[in-house]
Amino acid sequence: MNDTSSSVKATPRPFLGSWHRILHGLLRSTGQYAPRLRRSLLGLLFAAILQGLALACLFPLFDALLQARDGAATLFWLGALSLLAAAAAALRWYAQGFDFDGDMAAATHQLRTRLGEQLRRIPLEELQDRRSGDVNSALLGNVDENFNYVVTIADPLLSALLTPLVVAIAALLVDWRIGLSLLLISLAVIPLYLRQKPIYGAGTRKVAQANQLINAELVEYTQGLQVLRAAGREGEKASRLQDSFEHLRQVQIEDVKSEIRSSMLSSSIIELSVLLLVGLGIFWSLDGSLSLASLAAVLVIVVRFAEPLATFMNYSKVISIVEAALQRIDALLAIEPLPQRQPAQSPTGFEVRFEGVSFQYRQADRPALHELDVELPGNSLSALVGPSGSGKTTLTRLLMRHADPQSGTVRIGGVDIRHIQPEQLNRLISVVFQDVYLFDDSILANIRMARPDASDEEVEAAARAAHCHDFILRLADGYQTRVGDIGGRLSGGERQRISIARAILKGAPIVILDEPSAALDTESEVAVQRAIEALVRGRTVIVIAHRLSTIAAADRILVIEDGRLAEQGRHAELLAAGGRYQAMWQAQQQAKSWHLGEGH
Ligand SMILES: Nc1ncnc2c1ncn2[C@@H]1O[C@H](COP(=O)(O)OP(=O)(O)OP(=O)(O)O)[C@@H](O)[C@H]1O
Repeated sequence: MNDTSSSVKATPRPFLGSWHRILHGLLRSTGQYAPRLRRSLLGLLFAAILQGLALACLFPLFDALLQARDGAATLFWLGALSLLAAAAAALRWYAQGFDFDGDMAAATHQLRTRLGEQLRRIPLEELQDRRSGDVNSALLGNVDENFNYVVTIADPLLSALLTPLVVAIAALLVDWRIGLSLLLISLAVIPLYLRQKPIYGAGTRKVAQANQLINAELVEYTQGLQVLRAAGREGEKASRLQDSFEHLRQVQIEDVKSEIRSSMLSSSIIELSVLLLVGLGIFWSLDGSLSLASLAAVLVIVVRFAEPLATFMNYSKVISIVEAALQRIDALLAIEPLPQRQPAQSPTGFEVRFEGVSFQYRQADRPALHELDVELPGNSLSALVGPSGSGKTTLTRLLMRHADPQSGTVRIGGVDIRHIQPEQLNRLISVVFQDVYLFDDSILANIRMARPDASDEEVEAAARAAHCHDFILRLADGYQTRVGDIGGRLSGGERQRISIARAILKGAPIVILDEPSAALDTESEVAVQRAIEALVRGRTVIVIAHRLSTIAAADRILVIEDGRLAEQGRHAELLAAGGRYQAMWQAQQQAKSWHLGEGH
């Protein structure tokens, strides 16, 4: 299931089947708290039944009071009614304990933790296929939606469904006509609910789509604002954004209209049936076939009936939200991690080999890598170069095992990486990304995240090696400076060096370095270059190189083109060969000289 939003479709399903699935989904996702939730829901179920029995006591109570004028019987039925009502209230208190006692919060926390673990286990390619919004809402929003609403909505739902049913059955004993009418009214909610559910589902889906569109437009607009302003063209994009706002407004109006129409219709049908029953009751009472006492009981009961039945309809919207949330969570939990081959093996050497590796992304129409054979010797720097889209990033992703190739083998130190345990593979490889993400924490913590047990001294040593120490000391609070306070003021080169410090601290024997494609200023460039030299010593380093000047010193240069290895060798050898590399080199030198020329 790639498009999780499609799973939100509220296709009409049998009434009990759909509820049964929601209940199972909930119990599954509450894990060890499931028994408590089950007891809470059972408590609510019995509370609704007891409430119905309490109401049914009105028939004999009114009979004893108005018809027989029997004080002892009146007292007896009053006592019975009170006891039943009190027991129902006590059960409700018990059920709400799921919220009050912190079980709900604990269950939410536990599920979130499970989802977090799952995020770490599932192949990263799966995550990239999913929009991050879906993952976020499964992880944050939906978890709360599940549990916050469960006990809160189960109470009125069960009361609306069961209480009338119990009263109706009891009424059958008093007067079959009244009993049957009550039974029909209480069962009428089921077809009304089934009719309304898809309407709510469709509306919710349309609003969600319109919101998603706005989010995407907003991101694009704010990111491009600088360029647009410079070109004096911010108005054009703004009008597109305005159009999306307008679209959302229309969709929301339609959604509300169709919902209100549908829920008004349902509640009107219920209210009218209740009025009809009152009319019939009065009629039967006038012709002498129904006692006044029973009529009085019916009048009190239907007042208690009508409202919960009508509001039941409004809860069908919440039910579809909970159902969609459960489906998203289930879909995320159902993703299998990549299979671990047995026996587990640990490499001793750190050279990397791709043997006949072919790989195609699931959504692509052609392979990203074709039977690639590549060897990256240990303790050396290999540079991957090639046009955009040639497969350089894909190659490094396969090495990190974000996905498995369809054919061929990736080996580290001769060991097929499918035999290496995920935690160990993670320890073997450091990645220095082009866009360095810094967390809103101190600089110290940002470097230490590579190895949480590292001492302050070790962090500082790594920072020194990565040529970060001096600029960190110039910050107001040195290593304790919070990134959030200075985020925008760190240059690209400084961020890159922090990322290199992380990699040095982690000490993994293999390093993947995605070189920044944007040019740094000369001073920064030199500092980053020195930091890289410190990182490279004694490791297997793979650089995705965008600017050839930085890789002239590489031990091996691999020219990747269209998912194949086009050329390989040292800089001088490749230049002499006069092939693709030489052409790329010349093009870049030319661009550089134009650039310099502009400066004059
Ligand atoms: N998640 C994905 N789903 C489908 N196709 C993808 C995905 N990621 C990359 N591709 C495709 O795979 C091919 C190789 O992409 P890759 O990112 O490995 O190239 P690259 O050489 O690293 O490019 P660049 O230098 O621009 O980063 C491209 O055709 C790209 O469009």
